[in-house]
Amino acid sequence: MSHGWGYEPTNGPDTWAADFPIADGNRQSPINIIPKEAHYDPSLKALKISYDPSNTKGILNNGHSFQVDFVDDTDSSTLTGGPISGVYRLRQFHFHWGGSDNRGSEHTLNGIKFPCELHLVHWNTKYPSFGEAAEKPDGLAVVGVFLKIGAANPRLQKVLDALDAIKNKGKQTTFANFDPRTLLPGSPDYWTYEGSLTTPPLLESVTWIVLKEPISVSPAQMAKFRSLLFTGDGEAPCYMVDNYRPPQPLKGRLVRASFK
Ligand SMILES: CCc1c(F)c(F)c(S(N)(=O)=O)c(F)c1F
Ligand SMILES: [Zn+2]
Repeated sequence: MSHGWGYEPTNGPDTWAADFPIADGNRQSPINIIPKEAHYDPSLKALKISYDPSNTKGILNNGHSFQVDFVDDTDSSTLTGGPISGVYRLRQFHFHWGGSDNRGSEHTLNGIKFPCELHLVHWNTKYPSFGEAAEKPDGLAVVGVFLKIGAANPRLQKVLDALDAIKNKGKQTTFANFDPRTLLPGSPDYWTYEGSLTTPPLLESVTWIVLKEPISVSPAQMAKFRSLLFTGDGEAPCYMVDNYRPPQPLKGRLVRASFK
């Protein structure tokens, strides 16, 4: 692929298998979650999330989304419990969103798309680095949170206020002392399944933990997401919207629920 993967008709999700054949693999993400077909597993533990805001490193427009990066050289921001064993360190969080409020999330619920989805990416400290972990079947754990249209979310606003400084691909700016826990809903209930990165290289290394309760986002806040550009400074501008992969075949996988 000459011009790199993206979300346009010429380089979007339907073209990724050419350069990343695992796109047609047996544990691809995202998926459509059908709550009635999920299996309640009483052995699933509560998620234990402990983040240190001082680990916040910065915010970057990576040309596909924007991400908030964290210092991950110690166990100060971690995910444990839930469906995972051991200690996973927070690496970054990012979002996927649509060009209008009827689409944007990667996971869907009974076929319903949300306008936006938050992903908090963690890696298994049994491996020496994020890069190594990303290549292992139990290497990553991503917590997914749906955003639904409602009242403005003041905690989200702190992140959105930084976007003016990273409008173009490759731009980054300082972003400090942010606690991603403030973006999580009140309910601890989740679905979990074995899947993959939802962007190339689509590695099948992710234990997905999708929270049942959405958080709110206002229409004005969604417009902020949509003000970013896929394109670099000096290129013909293309708004960063519809940066989501559609649901992939379940291929016999079990989706477990932490709640009845
Ligand atoms: C390679 C960095 C990276 C991503 F770019 C990404 F999109 C995701 S995702 N959407 O599956 O949460 C990751 F988990 C991840 F680690
Ligand atoms: Zn993602």
